[in-house]
Amino acid sequence: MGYVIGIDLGTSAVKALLVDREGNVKAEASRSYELLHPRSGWSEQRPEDWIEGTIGAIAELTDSLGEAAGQIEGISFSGQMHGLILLDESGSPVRNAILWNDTRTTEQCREIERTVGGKLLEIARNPALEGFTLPKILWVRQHEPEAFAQARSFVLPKDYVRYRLTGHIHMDYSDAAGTLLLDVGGKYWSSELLGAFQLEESLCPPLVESHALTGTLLVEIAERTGLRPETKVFAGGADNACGAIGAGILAEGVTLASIGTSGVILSSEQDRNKNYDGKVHFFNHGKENAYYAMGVTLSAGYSLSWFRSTFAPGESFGELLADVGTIPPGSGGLLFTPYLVGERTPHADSVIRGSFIGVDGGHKRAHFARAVMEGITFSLHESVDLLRNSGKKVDKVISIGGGAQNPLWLQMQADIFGATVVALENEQGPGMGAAMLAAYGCGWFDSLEACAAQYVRPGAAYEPKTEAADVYARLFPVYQQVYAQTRSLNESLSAFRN
Ligand SMILES: Nc1ncnc2c1ncn2[C@@H]1O[C@H](COP(=O)(O)OP(=O)(O)O)[C@@H](O)[C@H]1O
Ligand SMILES: O=C(CO)[C@@H](O)[C@H](O)COP(=O)(O)O
Repeated sequence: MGYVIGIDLGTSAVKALLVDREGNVKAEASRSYELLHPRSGWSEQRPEDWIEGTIGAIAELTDSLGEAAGQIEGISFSGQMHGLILLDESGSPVRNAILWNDTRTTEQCREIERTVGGKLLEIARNPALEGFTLPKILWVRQHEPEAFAQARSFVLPKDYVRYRLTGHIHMDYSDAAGTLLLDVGGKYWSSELLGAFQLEESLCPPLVESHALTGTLLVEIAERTGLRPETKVFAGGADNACGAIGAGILAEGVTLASIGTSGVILSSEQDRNKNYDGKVHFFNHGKENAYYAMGVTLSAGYSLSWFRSTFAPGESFGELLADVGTIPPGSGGLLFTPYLVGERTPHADSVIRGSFIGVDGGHKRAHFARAVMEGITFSLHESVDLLRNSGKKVDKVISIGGGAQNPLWLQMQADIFGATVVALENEQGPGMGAAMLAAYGCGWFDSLEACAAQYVRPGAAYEPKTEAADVYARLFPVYQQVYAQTRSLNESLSAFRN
C-alpha cells in the first residue's frame, strides 16, 4: 500500500485527506480557525493558526493509521488564494495575513491602474481587484511602513505552511497568477510590473510547478505530525486550480461550480492567449502549461453561513434548510443579492452590499433561506453567462464545495444554469486535487489525467426541470437589475459602516 495526504488550507478551516493509491479516502481531519475582521471590509488570519491546525490535522490522520503511517509517501497543498504574508529576514511574518476577501485596497487598485494602465491586463491578464496580492503589498507599504521595511519576501497562505513544514520557500504558478505580479503567459515574475511599483524582485519566491518536489519534512515537524522526515512535499496549487483537478477538469468541455466560502464558475483553457478582457479571472492551472478562466462570487457559502449564524444560531445547515423544499422556485417574490463583503464578478465593487428585495408579510424564514440560496446561484449564473458569451459551451457542470452537499441546491444549480449538474461521489473539494498532485508527484501516475481517471468518481446527475427553469429564466433579469438600482444607496450607506 502507499498513501498521500492532501491539505486544503481553506478560509474557515484546514482539511487534511488521507488517500490510498487507488484514490480511496481512508481518513479525514480538520481544524477550524478564526477569521478576524478588525474593521468593516478587513479580513485577516494569524498564520500561526494555520500551522497549528495543519500539524494537528495531519497528526490525527497518522494516529488513525498507526504503524501504517510509515507508508505515507507524499503530501501536497491546496490553498485559499491571494492572501499576503510578508516575511522578515528570519522568515517570520511581519503582521497578520491579509486575505482574499479583504477589500481595504480600493485606493491601491486605482493607483495600479494609473501607474501601469493596460499593461496590467496584457501581462498579469487580470484587472486590479482589491482581493489580489499586489494591492495588499502597496497598502502595507503605505500604511504600515515599519512592517514593510522588515519584509524580505512575500508568500501566499499555503506557501507559508509548506515553508514551515520544509524550511524552503517556493510559490507555484497557479497561486502566483493571483498576485498580479506574474507574467501569466510567460510564467515568470514580471520585472516590468515590479519595476513600475519599485518592488525588488528578491521579494518574490522561486516559482515551481504544482507537482514539483519542494523538499522533505523538518525533523521537528516529522516528530509532531507522526510522518517520516523523508516524506516528499510537493508544491500544490491555488484552491480553485486544485478544486478543478479534484473534479477532473483538466481539459476544455466541462465547467466547475464551487460553493465554498466564495463561489466560483471555472472553465479550463488551453490557449494562453485567450482574451476575456478582464471580465473573468485568467490564471495558470495546476496542470503544467494549462490555464483556466473563472468568475468569483465573494460571498457564496459565506452568505448562507452568515444567514445561519445570524438568524438560526446553533442549527445545522440540514436543520436550517429542512423546509426550503416546500417553498416554490422564486421564493414568493423575495430576492437576495449576496454582496455581503462587496463583489468581484461581474461587478468589481468593494462598496456594494447585499439586499433582500420584495419582503412580504407572508414570508417565513424558509423563504429567506431559499432566497439566499437562489441569490448565490443567480450570482454564479452571471459568471456562466460571461463564459457563454465569450464562446464557451456550458452544458455540463461539476459541482463541488460545501454547497454541493445539499441535493436541492444541486437541482437549483441545474435549473438556473440550464445545464446538467453532476455531483462527485464522496465530494472532498480541493483537498482531493492536492492529494492528486502528491500522487502524480510521487510518480504513481504518468499524468494528472491518468490519476483523475482513477480518483475522480462522478455521482448523481441533475437535469434542469422545465417548470423551475422557466421561473428562474424570468427572475434572473430582475435579479440583475438589483445591483445597478442599489449601487448609489450603498454608496450613501457606506459612511455609516464601521
Ligand atoms: N449541508 C450543507 N448544505 C448546504 N450548504 C452547506 C452545507 N454544508 C456546508 N454548506 C455551505 O458550504 C460552505 C462551506 O464550504 P467549504 O467548501 O467547506 O468552504 P471553504 O473551503 O471555503 O472553507 C458553508 O459556508 C455553507 O454555505
Ligand atoms: O479569491 C478567491 C479566488 O480568486 C477565492 O476562491 C479564494 O481562493 C478562497 O476560496 P474558498 O475559501 O472559498 O475556497
